[in-house]
Amino acid sequence: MFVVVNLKAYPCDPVAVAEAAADVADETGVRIAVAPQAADISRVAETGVETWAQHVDAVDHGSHTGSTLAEAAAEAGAEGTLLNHSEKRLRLADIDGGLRAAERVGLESIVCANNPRQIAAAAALEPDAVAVEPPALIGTGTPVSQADPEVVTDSVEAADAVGDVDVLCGAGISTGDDLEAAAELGAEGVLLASGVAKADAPKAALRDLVEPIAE
Ligand SMILES: O=C[C@H](O)COP(=O)(O)O
Repeated sequence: MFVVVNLKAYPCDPVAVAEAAADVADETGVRIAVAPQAADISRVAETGVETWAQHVDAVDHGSHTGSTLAEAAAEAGAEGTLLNHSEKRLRLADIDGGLRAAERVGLESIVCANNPRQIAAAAALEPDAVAVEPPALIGTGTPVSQADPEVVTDSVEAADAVGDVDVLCGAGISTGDDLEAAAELGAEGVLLASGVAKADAPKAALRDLVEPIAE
């Protein structure tokens, strides 16, 4: 299982969360990545944690003020990028362009989508993985794996019908039970934010989350 902790724009200390994630990953053997704000990628990567961008733009070097260039994210230490998160929704051409930019610089990619139909469309663009996240459950603490298990199983089925792409799920995930339920539904990972970024003790939250799959 792959655990991706998206820090969004939460007022947490990205380095403290990254150090906690690096420690828990080392202790348990579970693959954990942290996706901070773009400006924090390099200092998060310096902790040794696997670091992801929250987004990269469908641009090359050139006159693209305000964009997030894939090359810059990779040079800062990102190993992957999210795309089309429901809070950073993209047009189809921009998802495809962002994926090609990620490929250009060797970034792994996860394309986010709301439901199984969108997962099938996202999988057709050949990302490394897709993540189904029903927006209504995001930030609620009500885990998708418990609240709407069919959306996970149907997304796994929809992605499998398109090609060889990993399926993660997110929204409301915070505990080991939530992660175990996601795995039982066929997800190969989880995408979460508030359960760790807003936790008083991120390391304890991560330890609890990965406990069921710790080596
Ligand atoms: O990127 C993470 C997802 O939006 C889920 O957020 P959440 O764990 O706060 O529900």
